Amino acid sequence: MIAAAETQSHTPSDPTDAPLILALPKGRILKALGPVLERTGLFKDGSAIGEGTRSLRFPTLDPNVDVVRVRSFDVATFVAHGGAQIGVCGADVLMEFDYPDIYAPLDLGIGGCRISLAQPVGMGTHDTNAASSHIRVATKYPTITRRHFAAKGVNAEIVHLHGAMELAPTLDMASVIVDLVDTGSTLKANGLRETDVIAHVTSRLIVNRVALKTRPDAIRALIERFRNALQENAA
Ligand SMILES: Nc1ncnc2c1ncn2[C@@H]1O[C@H](COP(=O)(O)OP(=O)(O)OP(=O)(O)O)[C@@H](O)[C@H]1O
Ligand SMILES: O=P(O)(O)OC[C@H]1O[C@H](OP(=O)(O)OP(=O)(O)O)[C@H](O)[C@@H]1O
Repeated sequence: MIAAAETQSHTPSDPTDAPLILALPKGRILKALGPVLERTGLFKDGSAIGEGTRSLRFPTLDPNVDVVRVRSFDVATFVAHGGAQIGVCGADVLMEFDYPDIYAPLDLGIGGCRISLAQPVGMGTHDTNAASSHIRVATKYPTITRRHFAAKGVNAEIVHLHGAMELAPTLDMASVIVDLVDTGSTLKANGLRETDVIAHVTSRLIVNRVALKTRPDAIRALIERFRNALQENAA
């Protein structure tokens, strides 16, 4: 664990003295990110950020960086809209929102999983290439799903859920689902099988492009701290 943060010097090119805002997701990414955050020198106990409080914004060991703790699906939106200058989220979230104002300079190599198509075990493989031109799909990822099926010439009717989409086929709400898969145990426990991997996912460090132009030194220094923390991790 790192006891004290290095002090990040403000340079004349920084137009503001306000701390940079780093948006971090709660949940499984934060858990995996904890050791990396400790090596950046920003926190003593990175995975415990915000525990035991209802506050959502926290100082770090660096007076020039504050953290906001938000839902993982919202991190990209906080960064794209400039509420936070920098953040961490899964590539699945980046793909879904596809914000042009976001630059993703670093693959953090955590939160590994895939976004996949799955269907009930007993059902024959769906011919999404030709015969069926319409399919009903339950998912938390409407944009990724529509794009995936459109590329095959299939019109996907989306049943937009925020969790437990594995239930949708057995409850006759959709014939297939698009969701995250890691070990495959959730699919198996719900009588589904993975039929197509749409994309592999890891967590990324993301940056607001405008902020990178207006506060280049502070942001580049923070990116470097994450890069070095990852290299220490690998060593
Ligand atoms: N089973 C998994 N294995 C590895 N990484 C995963 C897995 N499921 C999700 N992830 C990654 O972690 C991110 C957050 O997932 P998590 O389940 O912690 O949040 P959530 O509760 O679903 O999201 P939110 O906080 O927006 O409601 C996902 O966007 C993805 O990048
Ligand atoms: O292949 P597996 O290892 O079983 O992981 C896949 C599960 O993980 C995620 O859910 P999560 O645990 O985040 O629950 P939630 O969607 O209810 O938040 C995802 O939505 C799947 O349900």
